Amino acid sequence: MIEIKNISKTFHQKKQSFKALDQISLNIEKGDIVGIIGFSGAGKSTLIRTVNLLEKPDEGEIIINGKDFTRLKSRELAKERKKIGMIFQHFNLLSSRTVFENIALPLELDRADKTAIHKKVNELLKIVGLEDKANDYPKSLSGGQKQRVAIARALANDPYLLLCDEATSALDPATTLSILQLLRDINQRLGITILLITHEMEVIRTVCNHVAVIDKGKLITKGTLREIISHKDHPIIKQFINSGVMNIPQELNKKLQKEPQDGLFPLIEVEVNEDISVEELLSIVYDKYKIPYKILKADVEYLGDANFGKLLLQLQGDEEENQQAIYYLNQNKIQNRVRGYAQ
Ligand SMILES: Nc1ncnc2c1ncn2[C@@H]1O[C@H](COP(=O)(O)OP(=O)(O)OP(=O)(O)O)[C@@H](O)[C@H]1O
Repeated sequence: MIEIKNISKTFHQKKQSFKALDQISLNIEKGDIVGIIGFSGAGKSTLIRTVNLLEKPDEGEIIINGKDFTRLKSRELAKERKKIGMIFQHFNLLSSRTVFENIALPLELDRADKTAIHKKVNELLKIVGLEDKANDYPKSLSGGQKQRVAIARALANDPYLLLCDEATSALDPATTLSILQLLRDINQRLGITILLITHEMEVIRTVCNHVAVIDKGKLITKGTLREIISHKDHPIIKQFINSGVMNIPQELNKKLQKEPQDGLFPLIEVEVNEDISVEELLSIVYDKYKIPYKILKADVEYLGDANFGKLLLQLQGDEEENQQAIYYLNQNKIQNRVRGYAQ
């Protein structure tokens, strides 16, 4: 339905030029929720902005429903663009307008009549759960509510595609989840295809059925999360999978010693993946080496029968047993790191 074909874009600034997109091709099917990930500066925003021609590519084609957007005359492009909604990290609401008036804006620009605007805005307020905020101004809303207004406004012209540029990056985890649920609901109920940029694994895991990874303006890979994870040797994918920093619980962190000492037990962070499951790891520790342990933290994703992520364990055997178990992990190339020692 959306074919991004060999798109390239170079920015020229003074005497310097920078190739932000380099021959990117990507197909997006109707009803997909596709997440684009990559390091900062990889070209994610530029790519998403080429889809509705906010950024005109130097070469390549953007074919949507059979039309090449790069060849449309400006009037026709403006008409087509109305059917593509867009939301941003910082919401971009008009502070002088109420929630109702912000949502009504695209309809007013389209010269819809008052009754139609009322009907549509009230429907949209219901979809995003803000019926009681219609007359409030953006400054009195929370970040999540502002993003709901922005989503409602983006839906005003009944788009078939919604572009989301870091739409949840300014929100706390609970609000992020509620916005993601709203996006999924919109996707399922209204059949809107969604293309989103994110830095967060959680966003991909919660809503996306496909992921595209870009680096230095090039598409590295595209597929389901499971397929992407199988390319885990690629530095971006590796970093992304392990993006959650394993914080040691505060109480324990205060007491943590760098060097081993009598009466202290090692805290080890162990990577689990398709080669070693959580269950196998715990069986090595407990059944093979008979070491009691505590799971201090687990950050594990299950994808089918494979698991990916990290466990933070405290081995509570005697010193020699603990060392043997760690030696076994190292010998068997099970990635681990001793983070310190504590009681
Ligand atoms: N209008 C512009 N003029 C000049 N350079 C630009 C312009 N827009 C983007 N760039 C450059 O193109 C590169 C890609 O930018 P882009 O915003 O697409 O990256 P990104 O992957 O979205 O990054 P981030 O995650 O930090 O938002 C960057 O090096 C950026 O500085």
